Amino acid sequence: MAEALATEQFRRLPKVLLHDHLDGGVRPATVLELAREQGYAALPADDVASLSRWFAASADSGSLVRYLETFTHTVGVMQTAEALRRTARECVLDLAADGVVYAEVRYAPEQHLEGGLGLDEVVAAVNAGFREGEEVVAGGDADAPAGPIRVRAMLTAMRHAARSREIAELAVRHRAEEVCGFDIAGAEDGFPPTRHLGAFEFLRQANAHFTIHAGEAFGLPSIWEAIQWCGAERLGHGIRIVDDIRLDGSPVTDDLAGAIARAQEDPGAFALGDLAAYVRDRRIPLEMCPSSNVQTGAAPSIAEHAIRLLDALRFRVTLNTDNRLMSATSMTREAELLVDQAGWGVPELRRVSVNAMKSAFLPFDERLAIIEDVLKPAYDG
Ligand SMILES: O=c1[nH]cnc2c1ncn2[C@H]1C[C@H](O)[C@@H](CO)O1
Ligand SMILES: [Zn+2]
Repeated sequence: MAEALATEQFRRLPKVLLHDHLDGGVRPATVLELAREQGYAALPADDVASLSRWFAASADSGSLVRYLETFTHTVGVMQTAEALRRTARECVLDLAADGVVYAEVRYAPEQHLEGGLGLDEVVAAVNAGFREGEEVVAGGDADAPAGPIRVRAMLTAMRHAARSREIAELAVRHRAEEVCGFDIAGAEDGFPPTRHLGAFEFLRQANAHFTIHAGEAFGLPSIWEAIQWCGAERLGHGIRIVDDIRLDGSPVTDDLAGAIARAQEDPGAFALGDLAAYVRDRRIPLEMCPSSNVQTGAAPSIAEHAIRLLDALRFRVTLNTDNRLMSATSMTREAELLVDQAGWGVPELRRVSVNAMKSAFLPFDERLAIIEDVLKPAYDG
């Protein structure tokens, strides 16, 4: 049974976030201010409350492609070094206030060149913003949220475009700084990960880390390609791995609620296909994003979200926000939703936090230190 925890207690629990988009987490007030400063006239609303509502409602379409259209307006105002630096700094402050102790925040540098910046300048501006945010939090002055927090950047290439090799090289060039890895994102159906094999081969040969958005809007073939052709270390979402799990001879997707209930008592009753077994056996981390999945139609509801089934079957599940602006969410809210609507409690929240820290693209000794010195004392103390 879930313990009754107030929002404030969830907020204080140290949380680890592996999947959060910089351009999906801009403060609505900042979008408005940047638009005014820059003369960006295309915003669909002109006050904070209406703009927040517009993002959440427009992203609620049941389609990933339509969900992605809302990013036009955040990306539209993130075309200068100052705007990138500001949004990165505010991102760190917002995550620290949310109780996040370690985060990997991704964005696509190729989408921020319209104001004349080069790719390296985009990365430098975001890195500077992350550093500033970390320093403000560490400084602990009166306005600073509780901390400390560490934030790393992940560089994303857009899967419909053709710049992935260049972005992979950019990620490697900046890995001594804040950049911890690489990803591909954007519309999944019609744009398989194997279109970007050259980038992944380059990264593997450079001993660099990468994850791939796969198994969100497309099923098992996408996950299979991401892992077995491209060599992804983690899966962005990966929720469709449930298509490869059966209960009493039937696909679990026929009755997710029934499967979730059964998994708590009888995990041995489930049969994993070869791919699902590989993902679980190899402990491949799943970067799961419940609210985002409900919005894009990848999951029917929070109560029937496959995160419950996959966690009960001991896949390496992690809990993430994806896009805090479009989903009007936070790590605290995602945790609270799972407790209120899916029967989760502190043991599950502890497990996803430790799983995430084990799966982070940070050196082993640093991961271990956060698990031992920050996570375990807070959850076990
Ligand atoms: O959930 C998602 N799936 C695929 N692509 C996404 C998702 N959320 C954000 N993106 C895209 C839109 C952003 O502009 C881009 C880089 O952050 O990544
Ligand atoms: Zn995402």
